[in-house]
Amino acid sequence: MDTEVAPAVEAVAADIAEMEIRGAATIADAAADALATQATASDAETAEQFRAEMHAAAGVLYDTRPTAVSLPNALRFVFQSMEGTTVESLRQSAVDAVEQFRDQLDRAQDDLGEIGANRLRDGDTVMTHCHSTDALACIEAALDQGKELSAVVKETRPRNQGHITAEQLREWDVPVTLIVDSAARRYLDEVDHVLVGADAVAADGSVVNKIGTSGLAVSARERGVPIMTAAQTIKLHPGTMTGHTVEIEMRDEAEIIGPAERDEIGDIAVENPAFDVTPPRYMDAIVTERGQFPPESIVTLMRELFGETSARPWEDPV
Ligand SMILES: O=P(O)(O)OC[C@H]1O[C@H](OP(=O)(O)O)[C@H](O)[C@@H]1O
Repeated sequence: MDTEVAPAVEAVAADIAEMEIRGAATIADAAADALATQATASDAETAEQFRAEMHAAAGVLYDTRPTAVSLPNALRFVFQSMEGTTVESLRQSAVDAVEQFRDQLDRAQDDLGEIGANRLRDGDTVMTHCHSTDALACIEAALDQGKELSAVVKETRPRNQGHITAEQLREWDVPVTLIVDSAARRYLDEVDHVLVGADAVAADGSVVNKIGTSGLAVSARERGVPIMTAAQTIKLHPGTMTGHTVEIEMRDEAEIIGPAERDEIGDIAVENPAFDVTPPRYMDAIVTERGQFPPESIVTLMRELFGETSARPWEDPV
């Protein structure tokens, strides 16, 4: 059977893999949109062929990056809503599902922002790690509430995504101090909150986020500074309810060390994990669009939202 994936879908997948498109929520949005593109572009003649093409497209998108669970959750949402026995009905239901998913994504981030903002007080200084649109939504909502904030922004090696956060905060007129990652503990005495995002949240309340988050959380706890994770419910990892673990993406060593430097140093091993796991006892709160949760109780929300699910929805029998 011809399982043609639209070139535009392949292009989105390549952009996700190369991190031209990055950030868990943005990846979910782009993946859902790519499924709509596939549905629209398909010239399948039978319902079976249409489904096969959609599944192939989902597989290409899924294989890009392993950690951000928002990606398979986005694919799952579309497949669970796709219904019909003709190509046209399947196509229409897929396109409608994508539109609904993207609307929900925007709304969830706004609602989450309002809730996270309530934890921030006028005059607070917030320390950030990496670039998270969910975390920034909390700051934006606090600013909209009329609170004045300042920020200490960790550069977040190796890709320096803290620079994106710094730029956004400057656009919002938030005074920013940029620091190297290893300076974080020194500056914790000057901050009122640590605010991070998440790529996945496990059933036990562990937070999987950009490498360096767990060390930051331990230091924050030691300094008595509250730390919260801003994570829409699409970051909740259903597979962890049935014992699966979250795969940590290992990225190219070239992000850390160039070929010339490497030659000079000689024969060494270089490892570049993109994410780490913060145990629930080091996190004060997980803020979702459904409210704020102590990490240990997030599983109740996961059961309510996911019930019985499989890890790879497009491989379900259709
Ligand atoms: O969904 P939002 O909150 O935007 O981002 C969530 C997380 O996604 C990013 O991963 P990467 O930069 O794609 O490796 C960061 O780890 C960030 O905290």
